[in-house]
Amino acid sequence: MPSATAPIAAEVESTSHSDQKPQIGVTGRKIVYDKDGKPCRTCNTLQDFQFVTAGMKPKLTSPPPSTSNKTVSESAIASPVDTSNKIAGGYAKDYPPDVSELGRSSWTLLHSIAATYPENPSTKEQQDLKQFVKLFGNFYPCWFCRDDFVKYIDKNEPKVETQDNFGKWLCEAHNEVNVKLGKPKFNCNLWKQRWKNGWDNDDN
Ligand SMILES: Cc1cc2nc3c(=O)[nH]c(=O)nc-3n(C[C@H](O)[C@H](O)[C@H](O)COP(=O)(O)OP(=O)(O)OC[C@H]3O[C@@H](n4cnc5c(N)ncnc54)[C@H](O)[C@@H]3O)c2cc1C
Repeated sequence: MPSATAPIAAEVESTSHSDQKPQIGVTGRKIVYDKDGKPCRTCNTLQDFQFVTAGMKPKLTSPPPSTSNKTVSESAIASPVDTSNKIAGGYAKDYPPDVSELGRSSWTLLHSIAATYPENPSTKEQQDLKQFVKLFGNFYPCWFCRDDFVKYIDKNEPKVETQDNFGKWLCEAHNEVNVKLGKPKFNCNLWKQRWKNGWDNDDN
């Protein structure tokens, strides 16, 4: 049984996948492929992406037999499999973002921009913000999210006359996606508590 989010991805017409490729992931969501037929990293959850790519390109879990006579230090240098979780500089081996991480980070950026946008912006600031939102939409990395967001902006011009106008417009745009994903709507009268003032502030 597909999860609540599955119908969203199921609406996507994938034009170039073959019948052999998995269509449903381990989360119950439909697997989204890029136009070139490869699984889309930023359109799927990490679990689904790993599920579908593991089937296409098995991961090596131990060094190949040809390295087995090498000393430990030789293997450490030559092995194609790096089992450590760190890279140089101590950074964790984090993965590129999946659809959820990308979404959370993007909404955080957008709502934070609303929270710091001037209460009474100049004409230039209004034009810049409108252009930013449009360009943001055009370059959003998940292509099927992008298609819907661009359509939404076309139909619902960003409201940029005041900070509160923009905060509420953005909240409604976010709610459009929430509804698409089967999530409850956020109360847009509370956008400043969530993204600007916090919940225990007299400014609310
Ligand atoms: C432009 C855009 C389009 C997207 N389209 C898709 C899509 O088509 N399919 C898909 O699967 N995912 C899409 N996403 C990702 C999706 O919206 C979520 O970010 C993702 O599912 C992770 O959800 P989450 O439950 O962590 O919370 P998120 O929806 O990321 O929200 C983060 C936090 O924002 C607050 N919040 C929630 N709703 C609102 C609101 N309306 N106004 C203000 N604050 C709010 C809540 O505190 C919530 O915890 C899109 C993201 C963006 C930025």
